[in-house]
Amino acid sequence: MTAQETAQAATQGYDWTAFSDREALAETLADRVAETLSAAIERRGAGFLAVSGGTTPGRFFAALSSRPIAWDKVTVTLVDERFVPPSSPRSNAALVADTLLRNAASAARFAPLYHAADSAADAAIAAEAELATLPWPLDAAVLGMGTDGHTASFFPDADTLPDLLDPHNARIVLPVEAASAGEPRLTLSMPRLTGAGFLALHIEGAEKRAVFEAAMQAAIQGDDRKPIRAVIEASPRPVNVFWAP
Ligand SMILES: O=C(O)[C@H](O)[C@@H](O)[C@H](O)[C@H](O)COP(=O)(O)O
Repeated sequence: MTAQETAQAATQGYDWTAFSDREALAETLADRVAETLSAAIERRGAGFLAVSGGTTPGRFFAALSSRPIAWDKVTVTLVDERFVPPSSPRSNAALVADTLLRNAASAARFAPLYHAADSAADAAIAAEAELATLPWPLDAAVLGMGTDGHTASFFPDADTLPDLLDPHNARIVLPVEAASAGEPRLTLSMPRLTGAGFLALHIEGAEKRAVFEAAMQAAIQGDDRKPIRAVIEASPRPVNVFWAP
């Protein structure tokens, strides 16, 4: 068995799909998310999606924005957010407004994580008040991953990493302070993410593939695991990994 197959056999926590190019990945992931949201709307009258920021999702957002689903019954929120206002070039809310919530998807409701407050901790509490009213569980959540193995805002050097990786954390939104994060962050908690009906990890390039494989093959346990591995191991169903060169 190749190293890759052994890793999957060992964790059984993820399904790996490699695409020939990034456009093919974006179109397939957009189809899967759209189908998942439509099925949720059919089943319970609402669709609930969480997406990540960063530089990877652009093609996926563009493809998803045009999918002809009942977007007026969909709520979109963020997997994580920088503690900055929407006017900031670092804002994930601004990225989503500009690249996902247009075309057909402009009819969706957006629930932000950022709220003006004295601290990320206060903003997390304010965000929870709004998010608590949303139609949990998530029907779909799309994660990214950094080359340090972080996902969402679960940064390896976060002050509160054990809390962030806690699969039973009762919070919905958590503040994150991590030197490597650039600024304080707001993130959905582990159980809110792993509770998603369709949980995907969208990564691109050889370096991120190597980081993912190393994280999944490392013979370590506990909080020394890369955060992406902690998510895979906390998920009650296999995480759908979408990768393109
Ligand atoms: O706020 C963010 O930056 C994201 O939510 C974060 O978790 C992202 O998914 C990774 O950092 C990968 O970022 P890239 O796609 O830019 O590599």
